[in-house]
Amino acid sequence: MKIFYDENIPYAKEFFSDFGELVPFAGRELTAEQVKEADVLLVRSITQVNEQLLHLNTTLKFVGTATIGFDHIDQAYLQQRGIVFTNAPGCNAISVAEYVLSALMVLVERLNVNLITKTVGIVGAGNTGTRLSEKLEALGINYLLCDPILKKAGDSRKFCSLDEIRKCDIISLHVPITKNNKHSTFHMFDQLVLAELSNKQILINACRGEVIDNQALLQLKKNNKGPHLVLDVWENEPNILTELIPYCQLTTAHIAGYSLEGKSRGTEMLYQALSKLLNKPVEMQLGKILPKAEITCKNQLSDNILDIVKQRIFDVYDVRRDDEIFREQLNIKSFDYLRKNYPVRREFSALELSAQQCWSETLKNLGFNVKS
Ligand SMILES: NC(=O)c1ccc[n+]([C@@H]2O[C@H](COP(=O)([O-])OP(=O)(O)OC[C@H]3O[C@@H](n4cnc5c(N)ncnc54)[C@H](O)[C@@H]3O)[C@@H](O)[C@H]2O)c1
Ligand SMILES: O=C(O)[C@H](O)[C@H](O)COP(=O)(O)O
Repeated sequence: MKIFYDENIPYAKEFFSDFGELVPFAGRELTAEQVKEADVLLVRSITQVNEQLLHLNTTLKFVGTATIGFDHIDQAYLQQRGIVFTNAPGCNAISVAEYVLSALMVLVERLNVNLITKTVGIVGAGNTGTRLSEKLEALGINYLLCDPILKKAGDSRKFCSLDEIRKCDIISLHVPITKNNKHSTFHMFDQLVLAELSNKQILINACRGEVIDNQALLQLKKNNKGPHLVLDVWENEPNILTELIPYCQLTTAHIAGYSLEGKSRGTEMLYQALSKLLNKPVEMQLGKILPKAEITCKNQLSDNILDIVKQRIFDVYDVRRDDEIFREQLNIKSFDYLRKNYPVRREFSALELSAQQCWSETLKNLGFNVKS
């Protein structure tokens, strides 16, 4: 069996060697000729999987993307060919939620904001939106959820409209990119919507770049208007609108979901799905492969709970590191290079803390590994 896998899929060898011959490829460079003998194709979000790529192949049985997003997959075509498809729902939801939290902690300091008095509007209450809401709840920060699809499906949580979200102090986007349906998200934040946001609000996009009209955003910022921006994702990646970068408070190369755990969980989920398809026992576990984290805790300088939480969050993940790399290196290295060579980042759960202090419960609820 020939298993073609994107070279950016972590632990592919560990998980898939027993299934057959492994053939790595560069995500944006895979051709129909190369993939014509594949039995299994494992991708990330930068490979377009469609008839154009697969028309020479007659052997493919399984396509897996080690990501939640599947806008790069022509599912109808795969179905028509009888090829089993799976994505990796939730694999990186914690990673994105921790990215957002780290960004909020930076902006609290920089803009002198009292988070406890603010409301966060979460658009999309799926895996990531939910993880984020849980972390905000742990901190006692007010939030609103907008997800008309889940509301209609009978989700018992309280939902609000997008109009209400637009009035929130902080808006965080966690929807898939969709076009031509009732709940399309393409340019959900277009010129008209953006123009109504104030320069006191914060807009965070860590889902798909095309949810915000980037050109409209740039025009607004050039006129000294519009919200504070945290942008992890961009229209037209990897050829992004670099003029927007100086107008962002924090800006990164689509790495919100790139914790080691987040990326590797995607691999593990594909391994589980392929094992099921081939009736093989699930013997490998990510927990046994992941290295022990090396995280140094800085001394906490205050007894204020939010200050302590902020310090522990920065100990594990300070988004300013990625923001600096992006601003300094994007002129020299490509967008894809920065993603491919992303430094190791761990999730809060990788930091073991003792449960002696009164704020331990809060840290535990945020996802830190608190031992009693
Ligand atoms: N930056 C990154 O590294 C990164 C990482 C993970 C996911 N993502 C992106 O973020 C998206 C969300 O991730 P997720 O794991 O939460 O996915 P998910 O599928 O679990 O949740 C998405 C939610 O959005 C809702 N939704 C769809 N259209 C909507 C609309 N018009 N208004 C409000 N809600 C709507 C859906 O009902 C669903 O509940 C993914 O599709 C992916 O594109 C980016
Ligand atoms: O959809 C997802 O899961 C995320 O956007 C993910 O971080 C994409 O990463 P990539 O496949 O581009 O490496």
